[in-house]
Amino acid sequence: MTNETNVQRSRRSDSADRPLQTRANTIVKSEDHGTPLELSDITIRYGGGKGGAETVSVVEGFNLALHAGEMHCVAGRSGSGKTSILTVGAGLTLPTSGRVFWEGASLESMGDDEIADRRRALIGYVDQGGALIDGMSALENVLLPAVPDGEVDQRRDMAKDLLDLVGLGRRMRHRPAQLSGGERQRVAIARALILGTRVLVVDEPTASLDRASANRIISILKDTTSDGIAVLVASHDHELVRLSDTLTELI
Ligand SMILES: Nc1ncnc2c1ncn2[C@@H]1O[C@H](COP(=O)(O)OP(=O)(O)OP(=O)(O)O)[C@@H](O)[C@H]1O
Repeated sequence: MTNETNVQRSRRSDSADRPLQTRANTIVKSEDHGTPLELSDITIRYGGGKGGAETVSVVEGFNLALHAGEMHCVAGRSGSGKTSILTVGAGLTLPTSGRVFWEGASLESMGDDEIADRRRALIGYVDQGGALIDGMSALENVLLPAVPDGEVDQRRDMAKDLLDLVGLGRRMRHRPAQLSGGERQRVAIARALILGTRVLVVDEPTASLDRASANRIISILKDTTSDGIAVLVASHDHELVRLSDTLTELI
């Protein structure tokens, strides 16, 4: 990890003639667990289908090699494509072109089931707002991803540890409505880590939080990287931008 912030400026562009300046990022196509997530020459466009919607070019030629123990921030104004990049990296949507690698393996070569299985093992995703299930306690929300594999009991101690880690050890029985916005966001982060995540993808985790709550979230994300987890975060929070190890500014 380095204190230096590397800046890659990726351009939102409708033309292919604008050069990209990228930090030195070699696309490793072998098994490389030190680089759990790589995005290579990603283009994302929307529309242009049968509905007649005009094509919108959101991201052109985006590259990223996300290393274990590193926090990379994708910054940029609203609508610049931050969420689009996160969902592509998490394998939730497909790019228009380009390749996504998880631990060196290209998603192109995988079927939907394999992508879903690998995502569960590799990636924890916290969407904008970190939505929780209202009728469940904080602890039950954190354990939710363990339900499909019948691992709730095995993961219960880990869920409690994670809630401790995010400072909510005394709020485990609280329902989302009884928690503040920052606390709900912390529960969502704990939930994203419950399956032993190696890549944490977080969309605008500090939006609409006061400075103190936002700083607490940032420090949790930094602590996560010190456990060797790679964090990919979308944000225009200047503190998060400042404290990220590497940065992409979408313009
Ligand atoms: N499924 C979709 N179909 C059509 N257009 C889309 C779709 N998803 C996103 N867009 C458009 O792509 C652009 C980028 O959206 P995206 O959500 O990635 O931006 P963002 O930087 O995360 O924005 P914000 O900070 O407001 O969340 C926007 O103009 C949006 O309207």
